[in-house]
Amino acid sequence: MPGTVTGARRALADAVRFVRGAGTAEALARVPGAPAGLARHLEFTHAALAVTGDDVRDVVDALAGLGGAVHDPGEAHVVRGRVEGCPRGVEVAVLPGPAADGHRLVFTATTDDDVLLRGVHATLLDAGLRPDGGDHDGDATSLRFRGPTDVELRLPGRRPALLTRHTGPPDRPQRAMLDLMTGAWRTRAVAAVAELGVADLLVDGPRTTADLAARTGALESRLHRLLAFLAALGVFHRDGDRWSLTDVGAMLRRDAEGSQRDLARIYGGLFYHSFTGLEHTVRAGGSAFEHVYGVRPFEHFAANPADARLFEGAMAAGTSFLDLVPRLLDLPERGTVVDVGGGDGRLLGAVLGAGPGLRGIVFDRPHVVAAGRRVLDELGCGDRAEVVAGDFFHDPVPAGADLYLLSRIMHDWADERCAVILRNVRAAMPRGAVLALVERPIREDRPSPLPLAFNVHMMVNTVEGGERTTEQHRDLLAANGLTLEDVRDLPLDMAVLVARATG
Ligand SMILES: C[S@@+](CC[C@H](N)C(=O)[O-])C[C@H]1O[C@@H](n2cnc3c(N)ncnc32)[C@H](O)[C@@H]1O
Repeated sequence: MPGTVTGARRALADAVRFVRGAGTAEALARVPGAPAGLARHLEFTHAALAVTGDDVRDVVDALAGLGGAVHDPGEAHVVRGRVEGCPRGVEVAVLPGPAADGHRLVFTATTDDDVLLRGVHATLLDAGLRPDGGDHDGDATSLRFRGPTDVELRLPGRRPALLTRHTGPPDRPQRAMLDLMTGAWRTRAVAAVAELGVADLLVDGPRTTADLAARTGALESRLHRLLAFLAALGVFHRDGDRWSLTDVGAMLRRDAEGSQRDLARIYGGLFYHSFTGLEHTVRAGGSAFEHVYGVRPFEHFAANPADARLFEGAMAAGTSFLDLVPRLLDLPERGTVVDVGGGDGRLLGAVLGAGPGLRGIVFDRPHVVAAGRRVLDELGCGDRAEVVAGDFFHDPVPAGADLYLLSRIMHDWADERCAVILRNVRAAMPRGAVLALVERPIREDRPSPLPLAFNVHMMVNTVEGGERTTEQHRDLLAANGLTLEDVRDLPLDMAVLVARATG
């Protein structure tokens, strides 16, 4: 095909070959998760693909060369052809710009029953396919889906309701973009009610705006606007002029289990402003925090005790999941656990609590070990725990333990620095010992914006930190004598990555 991109001829040949060999059942089998029973309502009619080119005649010739009989080169840029010796065909759109790779499978509904068609549509979504546009095509409706195999559903008749359900309302892109652009307003609104302490005032039940305004020293009409916005976002229940907490809003209570009040204040305050340096760090590197405030985060905290306390409170909000880690570790009945960079000892305390025959060591920098000692004593396992002051870049890590933990350490450092830590830990590990990383990996098998958001957060608020994909963790471990054996899920997209010393 002169004028077409390399690979277009191959894509066309692949589509023709597939169409020749596959009936409806085989085509459905190519859509992971789609039940075979869909064949009762669908017929695989053709494969559709797009190629880059200037002239449909090139495609007509190519199709003829592959044994296809063109039956409708009618439109300026679409060629429809039947594949010789089979009832199915191919449809080729010839586009001036870049074309998508591969072809999509087109299924035509064999029913026009609206209820059944809604069911077919819902079943394809349940199978994990994502809506990818659709339109009315003459007296038919076409719904496109993206997935491991791209699919198109052709339905008889014009079906505006199903089309809207599939593509969203007509203003969907503008609405979605507006939502993205005003995200900062939500961050600030949540931070403002956290600063005002509204959630604490609602612990004993609903209150009116006037009451809340009087107790927080706010202006009634303005507080009302703020609460109404947050009620629409699910933070408060509204009953006329009375407000109460939802389960989401309750997380802003000072005394809530895992309270997120300080997190709301720091994300809407100190780290809200550091995010104004995002474009700078993307263009020039370095930490956006340092660009905005003129000092690195930990220097800032050292010089500003109030912010340091806020940061500690915010970090505590993110530690409730640590209590769940022990049940994901195959704890031996007896032995020793070393938590490297173990901070205040909370994770080690949880592990020792779950393993009464175990002893443990927190290894962290000298200024942290006092807090570790105190917390381990408070957790009632101080007699089985030691705290050892040291630097995981320079000092030997306590050797000979059965289990090593590195919780939320890797994401603070660049690969080269992580390699130093891992080699140091590896050198301390006897044969058969296990290393468990606690991180928020970016999972390609389970897309979620949270690890990606934290990856950006780390870029803004640390000097060289960032989240890694599971593969990047695997490679980093492998390069330093450790084999990643398992990834075990924790809430909020955190995970325990279990590795063993290689060799
Ligand atoms: C993000 S905190 C994680 C604390 C704890 N592992 C957890 O998950 O809650 C990072 C920890 O690494 C420790 N750390 C930083 N640099 C260190 C170093 N050079 N040697 C030992 N520990 C270090 C810090 O003191 C801090 O406790």
